[in-house]
Parts: sequence; C-alpha cells; structure tokens
Amino acid sequence: MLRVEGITAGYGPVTILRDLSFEARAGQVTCIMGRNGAGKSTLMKAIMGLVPVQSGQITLAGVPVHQLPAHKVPQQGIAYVPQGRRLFGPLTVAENIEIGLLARKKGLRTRNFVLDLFPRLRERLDQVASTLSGGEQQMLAIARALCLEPSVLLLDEPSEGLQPSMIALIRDTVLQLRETGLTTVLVEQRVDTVLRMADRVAFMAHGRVEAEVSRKELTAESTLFQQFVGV
Ligand SMILES: Nc1ncnc2c1ncn2[C@@H]1O[C@H](COP(=O)(O)OP(=O)(O)OP(=O)(O)O)[C@@H](O)[C@H]1O
Repeated sequence: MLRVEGITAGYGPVTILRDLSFEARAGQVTCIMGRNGAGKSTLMKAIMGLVPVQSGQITLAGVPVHQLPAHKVPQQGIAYVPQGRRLFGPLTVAENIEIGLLARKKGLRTRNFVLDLFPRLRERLDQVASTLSGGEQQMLAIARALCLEPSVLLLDEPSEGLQPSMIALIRDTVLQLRETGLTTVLVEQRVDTVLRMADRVAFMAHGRVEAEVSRKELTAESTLFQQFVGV
C-alpha cells in the first residue's frame, strides 16, 4: 500500500499541498478528482520526489520514500506517467521502451509483456515517438512506465485529449493490469470513466484530500462530483 500521511509540499516558498493524507490500497485502482489547480499533479510529483516534501511522510509497504532523491523513487517500484507523457520524441518506440527497461534492468520478458499489452506498439517499433497519434503516445508512455515492473503506477490524466475509443482502451488496460495485482493511482476528470474503473475515489480541493470513498458509495448523481469537480 502507498500511504501519504500529513504532507506539506510545494514549489519554493509556495505551499500547495497542506497536511494532505491519502492512501492507495494494494491491487486497487484509486482515482483522484478535483478542480483545476486543486493540486492533483503536485501530489503525483511529491510522491515521485519531484516536489520536495516539507513535512509528513510517504511510505510504500511501510518503507519511507519521501526522502529519496527523485531518481531513486522508480527503483522502489513506483512508476509515473506525467501529464503530457514526456516521451523521447525523436527516438523510436523500441528505443523508448529500451530506456524504460534500463531503469530497473529488466529484459526481454518485460519487453514482451508490455508489447503484448499494446499490440499497436509492436506494429510500430521503428516509428519515431513524436509521429505517433495521441493515443499511441499514451500507450507508449504507459508501456515505458510498466517496463519498471512497478508495484504502483501513477497516471496523470491519461485520457486527456484522447478520442473515446482510445479512452476506452486505456481504461480496459488499467483494468487488465489490476488483474495482475498492480496498484494504480490515476488523476481522472471524467465521471463515467471513474465510475467504470475506480475501486476508490479521492476528492481534492485546495491542496488537501477532502473526501475518500469507495466506488460502491458513489453514483453518477453523487453530490461529491458536483462539489469537487463541478459536474
Ligand atoms: N512549477 C510550479 N511552480 C509554482 N507553482 C506551481 C508549479 N506547478 C504548479 N503550480 C501551482 O500549484 C497549484 C496546483 O497545481 P497542480 O498542477 O498540482 O493542480 P492540478 O489539480 O493538477 O490542476 P490541473 O487539473 O489544472 O492539472 C496551482 O496553483 C499551480 O499554479
């Protein structure tokens, strides 16, 4: 389990996350919702060591990770697909995957696993990443993150800007990965997508998680969506 306990974090003198607590249960999909500027991406970056945590702690299966330098966090088994994907644009699909494998010294078995998950990438191994469609780029970003064989996968708005068929494919992939026991934390703004994939939903506002509920407690008409997302 990934547990965030009472963290304060921000950018230089600007505090964004204030006494924020949150947990992602092992093997579950946890969605994070909240309005623009609520601090969702900052929470992802704080978990990854990309934003300094000033107080509080973050643990993975009881082991503190919040004091590690950013490059050591993926080695603990936490993989991250940021908003905007951050692929190596001039490099090919195969090369992007190769770089992912290097991070935790994974080999052919892992490569085959991620390419089996996304057959469209296998068909495009020699294609330069920047020429892929938006959906294919998102697949590659997720594939590259999975090359770490993580226990926790953080996805920041993976469906942003994608057409419905691609959103469905990403959603089905996340659900397929859940079957393998992967713990997933996903920033997602679409109510229908959240209702289809989340085991739990954390609602953020003003740098804090204000409500955490199980999927069973939510319906499309839940006032929590209105309150925290405005839909
Ligand atoms: N590099 C930065 N330096 C200073 N402030 C930042 C930086 N990045 C984000 N912020 C500020 O932190 C606050 C939270 O931003 P964040 O991106 O975490 O929100 P978000 O909930 O992910 O929003 P969105 O849905 O728009 O992506 C915002 O007020 C933003 O302006």
